[in-house]
Amino acid sequence: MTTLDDLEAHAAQPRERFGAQAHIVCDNLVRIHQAEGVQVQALQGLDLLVDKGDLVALVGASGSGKSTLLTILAGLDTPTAGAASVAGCDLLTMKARDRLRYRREVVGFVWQQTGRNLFSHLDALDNVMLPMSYAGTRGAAAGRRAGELLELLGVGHVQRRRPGALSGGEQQRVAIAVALANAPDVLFADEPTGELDSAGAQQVFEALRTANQELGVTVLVVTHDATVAGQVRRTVAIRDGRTSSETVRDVAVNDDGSERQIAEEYVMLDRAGRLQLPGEYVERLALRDRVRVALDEDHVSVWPAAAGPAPDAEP
Ligand SMILES: Nc1ncnc2c1ncn2[C@@H]1O[C@H](COP(=O)(O)OP(=O)(O)OP(=O)(O)O)[C@@H](O)[C@H]1O
Repeated sequence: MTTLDDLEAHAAQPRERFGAQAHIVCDNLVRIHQAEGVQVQALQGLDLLVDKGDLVALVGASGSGKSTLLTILAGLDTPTAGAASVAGCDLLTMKARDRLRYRREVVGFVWQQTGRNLFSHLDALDNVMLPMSYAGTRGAAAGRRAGELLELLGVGHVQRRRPGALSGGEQQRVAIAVALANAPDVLFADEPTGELDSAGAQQVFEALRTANQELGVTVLVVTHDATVAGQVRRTVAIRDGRTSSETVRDVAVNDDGSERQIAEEYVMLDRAGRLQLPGEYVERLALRDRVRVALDEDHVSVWPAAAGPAPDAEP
């Protein structure tokens, strides 16, 4: 007979569909907001897997659900349904105490508004040391680590300046150091370059890349900035509360040994076989209502209803 212990042991096992490598897992995530008696489905069955050590950009129109997703992943909100885990922490079953530890030590967060990331009365070094003190690291060890982090992110020279005496880009790089203070597994950044000019944005993006490459932190960055999205290997697009498509960039080697950048487009296929075509494909071919599809040996073709090759004769 199945005992309660058996069930608990079963529930404690990592779910296979989450994938052994996946560091961020969203499985059919739903979030319904209630506002003045009206229900808004901000997330409508969102699936997302991010591998450990990856740097992924999340893009999508305003209102597509990006902030809702990040708020859930940051442990500040809970989904209405579905499953979500980050670095092995189950965000649905997490108790209040674990949630606090999760926010302090497992994840780091950088917000768009530079003023929300830093305390204005503390200098850069003290801002970075503050979260360390909550986690029990104080004194010389904390000062050394804070200094090293600022140095690594290219803002070592502003250690003793308060946020008011820093440029927007410097503030965001200090904010990244604050987010990395307790060596988190995952760094989330919500439009970190949104308020910056292009030079500042580039420096902040470089700092995110450094955190990813030098410290091995998994990074998920929400951005409207096409330059940022174009520089990461994987860009995931959200549409209407679901992940709709992905672009994976890689380097291919030509016959003459030279290298070229390649970008491959992917769309998400749900459990029922539904897929959402990228918006620009739909527009370009004026696809509407009903489209023609045909199964070839190794791919599926899609045409506007009135186009495509002559139909095969029925046998
Ligand atoms: N607290 C809330 N109460 C009611 N509706 C909400 C709430 N938060 C978000 N929404 C709604 O949920 C949907 C998704 O919002 P969300 O902020 O996640 O989108 P977003 O992609 O981050 O947009 P933006 O790029 O403008 O920040 C929107 O329709 C929004 O109006």
